[in-house]
Amino acid sequence: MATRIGSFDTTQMENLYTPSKIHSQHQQPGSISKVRVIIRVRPFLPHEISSTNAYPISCISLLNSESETFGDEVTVHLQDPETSRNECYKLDAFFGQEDKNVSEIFQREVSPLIPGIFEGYNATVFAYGATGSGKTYTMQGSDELPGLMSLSMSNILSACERTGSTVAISYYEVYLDRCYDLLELKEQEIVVWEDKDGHVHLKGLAQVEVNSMSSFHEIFSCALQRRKVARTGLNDVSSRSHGVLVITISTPSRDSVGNMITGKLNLIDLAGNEDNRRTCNDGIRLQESSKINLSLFALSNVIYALNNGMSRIPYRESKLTRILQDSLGGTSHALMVACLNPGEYQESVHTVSLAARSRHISNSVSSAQKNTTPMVKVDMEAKLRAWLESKGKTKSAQRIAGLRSPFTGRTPVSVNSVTKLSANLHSSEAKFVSSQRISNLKQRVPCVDSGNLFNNGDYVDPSMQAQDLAAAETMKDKSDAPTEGGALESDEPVNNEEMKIINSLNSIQLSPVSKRFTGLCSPQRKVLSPINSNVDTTYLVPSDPKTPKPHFTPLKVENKFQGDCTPLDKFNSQSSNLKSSLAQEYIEFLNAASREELLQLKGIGQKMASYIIEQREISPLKSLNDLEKIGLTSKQVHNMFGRAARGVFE
Ligand SMILES: Nc1ncnc2c1ncn2[C@@H]1O[C@H](COP(=O)(O)OP(=O)(O)OP(=O)(O)O)[C@@H](O)[C@H]1O
Repeated sequence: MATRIGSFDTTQMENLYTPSKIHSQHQQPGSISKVRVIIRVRPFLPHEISSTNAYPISCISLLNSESETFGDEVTVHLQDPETSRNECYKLDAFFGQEDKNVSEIFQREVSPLIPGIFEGYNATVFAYGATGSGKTYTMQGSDELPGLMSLSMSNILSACERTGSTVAISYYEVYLDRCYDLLELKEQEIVVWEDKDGHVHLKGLAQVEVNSMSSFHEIFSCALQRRKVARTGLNDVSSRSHGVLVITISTPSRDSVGNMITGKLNLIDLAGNEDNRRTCNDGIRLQESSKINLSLFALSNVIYALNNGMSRIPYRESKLTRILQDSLGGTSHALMVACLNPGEYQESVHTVSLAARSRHISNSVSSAQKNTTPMVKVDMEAKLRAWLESKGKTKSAQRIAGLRSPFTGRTPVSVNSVTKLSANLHSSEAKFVSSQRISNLKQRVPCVDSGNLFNNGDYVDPSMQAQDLAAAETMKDKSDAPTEGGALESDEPVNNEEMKIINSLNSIQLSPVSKRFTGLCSPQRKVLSPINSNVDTTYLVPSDPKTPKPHFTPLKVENKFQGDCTPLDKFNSQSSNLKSSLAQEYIEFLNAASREELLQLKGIGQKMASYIIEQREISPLKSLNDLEKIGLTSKQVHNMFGRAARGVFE
């Protein structure tokens, strides 16, 4: 791995920007694009030459070199000089060790991808190979010879001058199967998540705008210092992580609305697989190595599954495969640069055989021009206000504005900030849950007496709890401050639809944990508890006085159905309360349960369980509607919940 990127003048690149006719297959909208796989053999290094008596012989050669015309496939021949074992593989192009720099690879293979990025397509270029095979040299380059990252950046900046586009970069590494931002130091790892369209996102990853090569060098060199490298038995400066540079180009579209077209180029310097009998790694180096090897094994499993038309592609086995998801069997153009050390037969066979299999993978490339809105948190408060206002219910809308978070005195807060707080509470809860999960899983009683559902003993109607809390909140507001538009007035009856939304707002404001703080525990919780009660709730009451607690006392209000109402009214009301309470319990369960527990619930299969786990890592589910955000139709949500609810009575 080279330690610094080369300094490279943008003007040198002008004549490289040649939208190529050669790879026209790369640029067809909505078309199938095979992963293109090229071989790059590095030269022997001085110490490799000096360690043998005669000049070492490369184990790699090109068979049909004379007949090679660009665009045709090539046949690569590998021969073990010691045993004479040999193998042949067909690939897309070959760059031999006499090529001292990577500019030819850039010109012929990478630059044709770039015009597509300006049109909203994504592309990924990744260097794959064993440790010491020249991946970092190829991607990152050196002072003297810029790598594909600098060359791409330079080319893109030149093109931006013509198109009026803007460029931003992100740079991160996957170290020990965790993602870390290299542009902005953060305490936490970057969370990888997938939206309902299957697009992978990295939450909170910094993006820095770049407008010249000098600013790129400044930013990138600084970030490179943070990337984990170390000396191993096989490479003096070996990458201990997979490094990913993302160049995002935003181009004004030609439509009248002024939309932007966004395309991304991912340039990935993978860590190399390592034979630890030869690296003599131990301690942390060994740990890094085993994670690197595991992630590359996961990569080979994904490639195997794609090649064999398997229904389940194991992208989730590692962070690396999740990041590459869109490039292998997804919607991105992809170029794999398989790097080889000419003196290593066995590892070259390993690299080339995987490379050869990768080129059968088809991506269905599509432009991101269509408005791809990333999953945004729904501001329920604003939604409700808008809905009420559209119905002419201004006072109710004002009332909603008056419903404030229990965590924040009088200052109105957005639902998002409350959600954040609740997410934090959830994450501490989740940590606890996972530590308790394994031991408690074994003790769990799998079924419950449905009679418990109607146990009137110490029944506290959960929907009434919500109303209690809203009332308590209002009382507090009233006592705290004069009514100022946002305060609750009670001259307009709240209808069922409004109440449902108010309840859902309350369910957002009160996370499961915060409810536990208040000591409220419904019988429904008990009913479902054999499934999710792997946590002794007493443990969850924080002893730390600094832990935020809601500063209100739940009030008991009179049940409005206790007056003149028919038994049918009562039954209907209780049923609807029961339904909303069960839905809330169900959501809480989805947020806290382990995969095994999720699978025990009717209507949840492997795929759904994975979706739910992914989603709640980003933001805990707050209502059944949130399930629609992960790609379920409302009918599916209805059926899933319906099955679970029926399961309670079976
Ligand atoms: N074309 C080349 N010309 C001269 N030296 C090269 C060339 N390609 C690679 N090297 C040298 O080979 C050595 C190993 O290269 P590099 O660090 O890029 O390997 P790597 O595949 O990234 O290894 P790792 O996976 O361990 O990080 C470095 O010293 C590098 O400078």
